[in-house]
Amino acid sequence: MITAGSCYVVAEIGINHNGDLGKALTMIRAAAAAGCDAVKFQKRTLDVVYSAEEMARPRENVFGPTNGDLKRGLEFGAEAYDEIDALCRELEVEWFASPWDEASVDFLMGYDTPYLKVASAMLTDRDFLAHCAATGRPLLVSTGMADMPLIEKAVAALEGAGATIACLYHCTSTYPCRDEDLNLLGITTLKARFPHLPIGYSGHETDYLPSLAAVALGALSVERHVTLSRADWGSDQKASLEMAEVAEMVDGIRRLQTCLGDGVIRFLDEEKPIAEKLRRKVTL
Ligand SMILES: C=C(OP(=O)(O)O)C(=O)O
Repeated sequence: MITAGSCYVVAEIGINHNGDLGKALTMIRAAAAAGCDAVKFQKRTLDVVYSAEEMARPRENVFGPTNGDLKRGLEFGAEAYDEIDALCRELEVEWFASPWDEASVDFLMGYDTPYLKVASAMLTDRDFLAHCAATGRPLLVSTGMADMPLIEKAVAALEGAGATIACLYHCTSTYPCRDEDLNLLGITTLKARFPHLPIGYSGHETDYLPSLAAVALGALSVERHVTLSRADWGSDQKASLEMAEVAEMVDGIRRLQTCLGDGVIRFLDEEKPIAEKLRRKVTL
């Protein structure tokens, strides 16, 4: 769960499993071993999300000659999600997904997951936002490809429809994202503008330093694309962290949170002998 105490780290497997359930299960195990709190997938109803023309477009790929072959090859159905659900329960790692259409929302509601994720791409679809809100499931909402007025409208639409926003993620939707486009101080801006909402960070850069900085700025959740190898084929692989890096990032986040403390200025018991040794006069 997303709380002030500990950063909720989400390993976004997304479509980096390349349609291979065995690979997805290996990725879940690796993400759990790395200390992630949750793994995440993406769910699409292909004939709703893509037009017939987009599906028929020639695009040579491992599954066949068209874009549709690729999209079908990457999509998991109920049998695969049943296995994902079972493994996550066994490993005690949470899982959820971003639905990209209403039917996928309904599909995901068949599983007892803690959240639905609203991807940046879905932020402008009022009916979709209302459909997510109507589920009653807490929502994690990303804000890539949006300026503040759009984010304000989306938050108002969601809250007006009764949604619980469990986290609002600062995000830049470029893959991989350049340092100069990250604008991490946007986290500070979102915290000030939406003081009632937990603010997080969904990143697409090639390393994890910006994710640590996001936590230092107060991000209560970090979502990062993960992969078994950045050299794998697929559009998101290059904007992903490999599993050893995920483990380093999680260790870094945990340590950083310990270092950040609670902000209360104290005179520690451990400092007292030092004060006795170093302070010449106590006349205040
Ligand atoms: C694309 C997604 O997320 P984001 O907008 O945070 O990158 C997603 O969750 O599917």
